[in-house]
Amino acid sequence: MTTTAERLPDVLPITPLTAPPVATMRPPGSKSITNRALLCAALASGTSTLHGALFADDTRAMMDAVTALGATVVPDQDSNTVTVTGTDPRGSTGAATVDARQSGTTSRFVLPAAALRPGRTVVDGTAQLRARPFGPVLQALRDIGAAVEELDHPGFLPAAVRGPARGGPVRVPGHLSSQFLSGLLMAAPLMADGLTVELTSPLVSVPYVDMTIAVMAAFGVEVRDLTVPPGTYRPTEYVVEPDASAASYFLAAAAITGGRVTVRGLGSASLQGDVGFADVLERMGARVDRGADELTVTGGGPLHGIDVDMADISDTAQTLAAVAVFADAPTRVRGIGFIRGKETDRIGAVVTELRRAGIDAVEDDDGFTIRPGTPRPTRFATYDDHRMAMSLSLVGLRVPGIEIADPACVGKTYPGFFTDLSRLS
Ligand SMILES: O=C(O)C1=C[C@@H](OP(=O)(O)O)[C@@H](O)[C@H](O)C1
Ligand SMILES: C=C(OP(=O)(O)O)C(=O)O
Repeated sequence: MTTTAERLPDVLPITPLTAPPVATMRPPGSKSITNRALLCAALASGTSTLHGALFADDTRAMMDAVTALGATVVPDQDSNTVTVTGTDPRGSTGAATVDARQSGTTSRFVLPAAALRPGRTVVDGTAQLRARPFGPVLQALRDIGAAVEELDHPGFLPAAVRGPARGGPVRVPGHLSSQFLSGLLMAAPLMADGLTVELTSPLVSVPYVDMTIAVMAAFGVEVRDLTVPPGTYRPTEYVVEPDASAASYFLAAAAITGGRVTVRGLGSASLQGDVGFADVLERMGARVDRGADELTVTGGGPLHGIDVDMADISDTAQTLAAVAVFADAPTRVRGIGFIRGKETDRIGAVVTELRRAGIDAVEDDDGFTIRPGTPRPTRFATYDDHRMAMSLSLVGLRVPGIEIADPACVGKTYPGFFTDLSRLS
């Protein structure tokens, strides 16, 4: 039986490991791939099946969103399978409402797809999502012919869009989030003029755009030089990889406890940039073995502090912050100023919490520096950010007296996280 996040207490004590773990695990399906495949399937004419899909709050949000746009979604959580029968949004004239909940991917991906519809679509989410930036995608949709209403504050949700967005050339900044670009690309084949995107600032989270292009290709649409000609998505049987960001916690656990963890299903051909977190651990001194379909991290020797740019793999920056506590020299993370606009200000939050535990942690504009130390017993606040909860729980594998407040926030992407973590002992 899977323990769901809903059954977690308000505060969860973490039990330190009594021996280095030796474990093999397979994390749940990739959130990012699941949400791309759901959208491409929803825009295809015919029925697609997604195998190994993630069932979590963010992917439920996307399933509900594409349903609101006219697709038929049949989820089967027991088999991690979702069947999606797509529909052509260009014929859809009724009013629709999308609640993207806390999900950046759902909201940023669905807005351009909704702008294909002649009907009006209102997109909204939680207060947390309303605080995140949307200006670039709203402006881009306006520029390619959609009517856009910002219903509260300019540049933020809630927003209403009405199409059809005709496409053509469009300029989008890349420095805040790659999700604006990914969302525009996925809707692009259904635009009358196709789409050519010009980035007006350096792109962060680059591997996620490669992932978008790969998932679109699996559904029969080619992207070249950020140009997408008019075309159609083909329904597909799609196998979703396990989530590499979720894997980072278990690989990190091996590194900081001197154990060995093998993650199955993440091989050298992974579409996810976050498999690169293993390279970061390797630079720190952990041993990494890479197979065609698995990744193993072995700890044991000293972990060294490093200076690393994480702009491509920023969802693992908090994981690294927890690892850095146990290194033999300071760790500096750069290139991630944009993560102040995620579920919370992740730079400020992780620094505040490590300082609460007595660790010398300092933030700067584009990252943070963590000096190794001995954390004291601490109840960590988690800021309704799943990655704060998952990352800080790693400290508790080594240190007694660590508690995680509001552990259920992991339900955003990994409802069974604490059950899987407990399997390390
Ligand atoms: O496209 C995606 O699936 C994602 C892109 C990244 O966001 P940004 O592009 O906003 O950095 C990442 O943090 C997020 O968890 C998932
Ligand atoms: C930033 C994240 O998610 P999103 O932007 O999809 O809400 C995340 O999962 O860490």
